[in-house]
Amino acid sequence: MVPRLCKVGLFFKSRKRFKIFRSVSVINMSSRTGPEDTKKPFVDKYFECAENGNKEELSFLLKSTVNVDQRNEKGWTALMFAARHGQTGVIETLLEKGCDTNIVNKTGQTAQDIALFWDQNLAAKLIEAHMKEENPDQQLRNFFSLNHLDRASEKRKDKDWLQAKISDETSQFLLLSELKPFVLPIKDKTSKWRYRLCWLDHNKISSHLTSDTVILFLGIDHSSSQSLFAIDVSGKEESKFKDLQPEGSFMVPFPGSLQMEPSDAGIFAEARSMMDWLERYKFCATCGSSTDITEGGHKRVCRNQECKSNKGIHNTAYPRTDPSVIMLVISADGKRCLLGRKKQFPAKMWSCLAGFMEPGESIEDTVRREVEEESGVKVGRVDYHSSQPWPFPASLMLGTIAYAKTEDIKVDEDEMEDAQWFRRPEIVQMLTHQHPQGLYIPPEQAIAHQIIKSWVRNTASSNL
Ligand SMILES: NC(=O)C1=CN([C@@H]2O[C@H](COP(=O)(O)OP(=O)(O)OC[C@H]3O[C@@H](n4cnc5c(N)ncnc54)[C@H](O)[C@@H]3O)[C@@H](O)[C@H]2O)C=CC1
Ligand SMILES: [Mg+2]
Ligand SMILES: [Mg+2]
Ligand SMILES: [Mg+2]
Ligand SMILES: [Zn+2]
Repeated sequence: MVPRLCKVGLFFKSRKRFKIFRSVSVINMSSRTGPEDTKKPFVDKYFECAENGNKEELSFLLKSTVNVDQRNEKGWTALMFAARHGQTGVIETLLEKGCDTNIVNKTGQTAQDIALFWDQNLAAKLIEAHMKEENPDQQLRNFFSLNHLDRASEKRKDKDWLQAKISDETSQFLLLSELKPFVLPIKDKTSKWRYRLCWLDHNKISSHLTSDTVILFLGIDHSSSQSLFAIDVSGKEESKFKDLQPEGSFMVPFPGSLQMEPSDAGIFAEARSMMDWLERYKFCATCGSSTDITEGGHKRVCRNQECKSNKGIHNTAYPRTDPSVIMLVISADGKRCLLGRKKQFPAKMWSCLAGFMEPGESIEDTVRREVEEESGVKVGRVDYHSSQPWPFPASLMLGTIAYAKTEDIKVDEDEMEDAQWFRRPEIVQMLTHQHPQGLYIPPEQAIAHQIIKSWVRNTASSNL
């Protein structure tokens, strides 16, 4: 969507920003000495290079001091400055360096919005082409859903194939101990992610395999043609696995997995939810007998031949996913949105309302029921936004935007600490960590963040 902002207004804002920014940086250099302040002249220079098209100096700054997605106090990134001024060479460099094209500034615009608004069509096309290359379907893919593996479900029933792949020297294994994945630190300081999954080949793990080790087939990585498995090593001394990979460690999944390289986080989501199901659903839900794991870990079969679960299709034999809705409720005047605080939330964090679906309920009705239960607000229309697997233990978040018909709030005190309407400018402060009281919303890895950001972005032109 192209924001319909007043161009002159934005232009003056932008010029003013530069004047203020530069004069502040001079004061900073002489009067303060914190690490951020010593970096500031370089950051200023970085933005200046983006604006002026100075690719060489910008590349040098990126190598030595500056983070590619560095923002200024108005939330602008170098990509935004380059987009504003149509600096296509700089845009190419920044895209090559892996800059994030989805960042919004404090008025809710992405770099592409800015390029379109200023008629920098070549710049807009470049950014769009890059976004299409990264995401050909042009669909928001939330964190934990970027699992690139082919799950190859047709192979799961082929016991010989699975057995051959388990002992194949090219196959790779992920260890999970008490649902904690074995990970390696990411050493590249310019990466915004801290961990990646540690894959081990059959030779390394074979001595840890016993007849009752749970082995889960995750899928095939088509780029390497490798088959990937997860194995449960719970109950074994975790420090022993250091011998296999001295830099490896078992990571506490929450919040650690939010810092995992996104594609690995998607594989982890599959592995964790599945392993949790395999561990917790050992007995048949229909007759209570023991079950056997089949189909590479994707099914449990009751040992009791007479059991109803062995006749026809029974969902008790398959892994669970609990659909939940999560919604940003917009006020009838379109100017505010409703956020809540669950009792367990960290101080000052506010988020979308959310709740589990009940059997026989539509997504829309679940949204209406949960919003009314938790806040007393009545909702009319509900639009789908995007979804997110949430592997704690196995939720599927169905993200929506919901339109309120009433305003009065009555908080469900059993579940919620508070629920309040927030105006857009305050939401922008919370989104960009600039709120005067330090209020904030969940990080970008949570679908709640993405839904809130969409609303801020889609209302960038409406002067709310
Ligand atoms: N990814 C994200 O941005 C966010 C994800 N969430 C997740 O959404 C899910 C649902 O949100 P809540 O507000 O907790 O739901 P909720 O509003 O339905 O309340 C939770 C209560 O519902 C009951 N319940 C009903 N079905 C359940 C099931 N299948 N599993 C567990 N409890 C069930 C339990 O009594 C539980 O205490 C949770 O898994 C939560 O972790 C919540 C907020 C943000
Ligand atoms: Mg809830
Ligand atoms: Mg609820
Ligand atoms: Mg509920
Ligand atoms: Zn049974």
